[in-house]
This record gives sequence, C-alpha cells and structure tokens, in this order.
Amino acid sequence: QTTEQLVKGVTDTSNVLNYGMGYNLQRFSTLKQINKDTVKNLVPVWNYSFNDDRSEESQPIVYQGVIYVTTHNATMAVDVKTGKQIWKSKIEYPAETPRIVCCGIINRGVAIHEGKLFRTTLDANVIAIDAKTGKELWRQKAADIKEGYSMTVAPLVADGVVITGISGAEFGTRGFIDGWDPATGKHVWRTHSIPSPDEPGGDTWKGDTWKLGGGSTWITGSYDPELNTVYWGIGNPGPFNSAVRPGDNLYTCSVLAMDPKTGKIKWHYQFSPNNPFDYDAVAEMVLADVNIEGKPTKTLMNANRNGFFYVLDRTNGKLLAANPYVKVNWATGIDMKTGRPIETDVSKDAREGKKVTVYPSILGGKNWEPMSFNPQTGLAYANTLAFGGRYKTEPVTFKQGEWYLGMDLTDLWEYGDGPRGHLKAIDPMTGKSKWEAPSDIPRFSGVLSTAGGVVFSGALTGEFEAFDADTGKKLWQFQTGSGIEGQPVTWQQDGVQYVAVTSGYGGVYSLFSGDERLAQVPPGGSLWLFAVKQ
Ligand SMILES: O=C(O)c1cc(C(=O)O)c2c(n1)C(=O)C(=O)c1cc(C(=O)O)[nH]c1-2
Repeated sequence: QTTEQLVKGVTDTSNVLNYGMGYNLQRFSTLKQINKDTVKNLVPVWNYSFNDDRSEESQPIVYQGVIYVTTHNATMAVDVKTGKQIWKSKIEYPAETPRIVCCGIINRGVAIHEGKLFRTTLDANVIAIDAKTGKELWRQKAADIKEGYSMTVAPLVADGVVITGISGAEFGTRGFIDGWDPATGKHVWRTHSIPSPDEPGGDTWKGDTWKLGGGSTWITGSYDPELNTVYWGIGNPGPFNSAVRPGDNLYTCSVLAMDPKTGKIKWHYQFSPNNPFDYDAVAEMVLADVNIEGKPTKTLMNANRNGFFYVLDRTNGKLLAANPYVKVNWATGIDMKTGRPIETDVSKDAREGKKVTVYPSILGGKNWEPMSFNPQTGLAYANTLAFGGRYKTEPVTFKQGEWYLGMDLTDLWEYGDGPRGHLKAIDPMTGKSKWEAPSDIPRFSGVLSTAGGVVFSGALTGEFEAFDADTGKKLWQFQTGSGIEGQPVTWQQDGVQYVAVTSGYGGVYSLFSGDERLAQVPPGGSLWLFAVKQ
C-alpha cells in the first residue's frame, strides 16, 4: 500500500496520514476503545517539549509508530512508544520575517508521501525532508517575504502532487496555490486566486486592484480521489476597505474545485462577494456523502467565517443549504437561486465608510480551527465565536511589505456578558445546534469526533476536553499547562488507542481580541499523548 492509498479513507486507523485525518477532512475516527464509558480513565502517556513559546497549531502526522510534528522553527520525529525524540531538524528564516506575518508565528504541520515529509516555512519556502533522518532533500522558494508573503499551511499530497497555499492578504499580495513534484521539488503549476484581467473572472476587479487583491490560501484543501478534485478555500480580498476595489473580486471568499495534476479550476462558488469584513473562506472544506431528501449526495460542507453554514453539491458547486450557525447581522440570508448573500444596511453602511457593529466580528463565526463531521450522528462539531466587532474603513495607500488594510483598528470588539464561544453540534442542513457547550473564553482548537461517541476539543486556558457527542456533556478534562490551539488526532497501535494534541498558547485571538482574561495563561509548546489507563 502506498501512503496515498492509505490516506484515501478513514478505514486506516493505525496511522494519521494527512491534515484532517483523511482526504475528506472529517476528523472522524471509527475507533471505539476510548468511548463514553472509558474516557474518564484517559491519562497522559508522555509529554514532549518543543522548546518553543509560540502558538502550536501543528496537526501531528503519525506513520508506523512515529509522530511527525512541526513548530515555526523545527520539524520533529517522536517515537509513540517512548515519547523520545528520534530527530529534530531546525528551520531557519530571516529575523525580519515575523514583521509580515499577520496572525501568529506558526506552522500547521507536514504532509507525508513515500518516505518524505513536506512542510512550508514562515519565509515562504516549501521543503522536503527525509522521514527517516530529518535531512532536507529539496527546497523551493514559493514567494518573497519582501512582498509580504509568508507560509503557515500544511501541504496536501493529491494525485502525486504536493499542493501548497500562501499567506499575506493583509499586505497587498496576490494569492495563489502551487503544485510541486514530490520527488524533485520541480514547480508543476501555479493557479492564482486572483485572476489577471485576461483570465475568466478578471472583470470582477477594476484597474490594477487585482495586483494587490489578497485571496490567501492558508488552510489545507480536501480531496475527492473518485472525482479527482481538490477543494481549496480562498481568503479575503485586500484591502479590507471595499471602496478601493469595486466588483465581486473573484475568487476571494470562494471555494475552488481544482484538478490536482494541473491546478485547472473546474468550478468555483463565491460565499461573500466584495467582502469588507475579512470573511475569508479558507476554513476546511469537509467532504461527506449524505442522504438529502432520500437521495445520496456528494456534499461539501463549510462553516464559513461569514457566519453561514454551507452545504454544496461537490460534483458541480450547486448550493444545497446555507443557514446561520452564529448571530449574523450583515446579511439576512443566502439567495438559494443565485447563491449570493442578501445583505443588510450593516454591509451597505460599512462600504460607505460609516462605523458599524457587525456580527460576526472580523475573526468570524468560526476562524480557521477545523471542525469535525461525524457521519454516524450526521452532525458537524465546531468551535464557534459568539461576538461581534466594530468596523470602520479608512483611507489606505499601498507600500510594499507594509500592512494594507484600510480599516480603523481602535475600539474593535463588541462583547456582551455571555460566553464568547461555543463548541456546537451543528445540523449541516439547518445550521441549528443539537447542543452547545459554552465557554467564557472561546475555544480555538481543532475538533475530533469518534465512533466511541466522544468529541475532543481544547481550551485557550489549557484544558484538553472530551464531550458526549449526543448531549454535549463534558466527560473528562486534563490541564496541559498552556493554551490549546492544536488539532487533536487519534489512532490505534498494538491494541492501544491513542489521542495526541499540541499545547502552546498564541495565535490570532490572543493577538487581537484584547481579552485580558488570557494574561494568566503561560506560553510553552509541547505535544501530549493520552491513552486509557490499562
Ligand atoms: O490572509 C492571510 O494571509 C491570513 C493568514 C493567516 C495565517 O497564515 O495564519 C491568518 C489569517 N489570514 C487570518 O485572517 C486569521 O484570522 C488567522 C488566524 C490565525 C491563527 O493562526 O490563529 N492565522 C490567521
């Protein structure tokens, strides 16, 4: 079996072979050793220190008893049985790099394929590493940090091509997705997320605005091997001030269905045309085959940053459902015929430069932290944000390598008295919750669900938590010592089901929320491994 064959399904429970635990990004496991009854006996097996104090967002990859995990400045291989480091290879980048990183000094993990690991670096390089030794095999520069580009994304290997995205939309860049040859590093294709004037969609930009149009691609796409299609989310347009860039601004705030071999766009769906509110659409495009009105349907699900939960037909991009899953006031709904939002005066006023209070805030109804779809309960489990933000545009001029926002950053947040986040069990077709587990400080971790009826999540205050998938009742928790922004994964090895997650506080909420209650959370990155006490 090649790793690529293994990655195809959730049937391989002895490894964790890609970002999202399967090409469909469902983050669901059929394992049941850890279940509603046994989870109370979950105990740490070991803890491995990253010797790093940044936000640890890397999803562990597990192959044949070895965990591969990253920080912004290292790649590491750790033995599952002993917790001992097998190798650690340093990542160097120029000291000025953090200046052009919008939202955290981070990396989201490796891809694995035929004995090689692939990762991105903050200074926008893609590198291949020998999984046995940690030695660098090839390195390719994807973009220049001087122009405002950076990289945090975990690569995807689909149909024999290493696919990577890019960050930098807040710095007047022009986004893209790249394909690389895994063996040699040869650049095979680039598809820009912002078309040039002579390409389809180019007429949705005025003048030269497309050159600075943003559209980052900073979260890993999903892949349907049968349709041989990759689904990749596209970020917000730049600058935020939408008066600067009249038009729909394709393909910002969209999903692209692409051919992995060529990068050719098969279809696109735009969630938020001409968006002023940073509602990027990079968050995980989850693939699920479900029955809709008695008909088996190949869907794509997305809890969009704009506050609506979308279900599309992934064979053609047709909209099947779009309903709010958090409080939304910038649109009353989505027109099911045109697929476009029905905007309110909040959007109109924001475009005209008036100060508005918008729900959700620019951090979204959900940010990048990935949800889980459980095909057994039919529910999507997502860490959602429950606050709005104040928003006002201001004039902006472009200067290479500088912030390019056009937005007043003072007095940003609109906080009520209630919880600022919920872990929600969402019905994809209605957006309604079956249950909600509130949290004063919102959770910013990935979610994992299992056939054992358990949902795992982490808190910014450090607790790694397990919930009952049917009721939302908290079944277990463990304090990991720093805030969790990692992505829990599970697998079974020699008869033992393990759960691993990174702990390490930082990231966008701590940078931008002004939430003073987080001051007591100590930084310090590490990897935790848990199993049921025998
Ligand atoms: O437009 C971009 O290029 C870009 C990149 C990133 C990133 O690479 O982490 C984030 C965002 N935008 C962003 O809008 C955002 O809210 C965000 C949160 C985080 C994080 O790691 O917590 N990254 C990013």
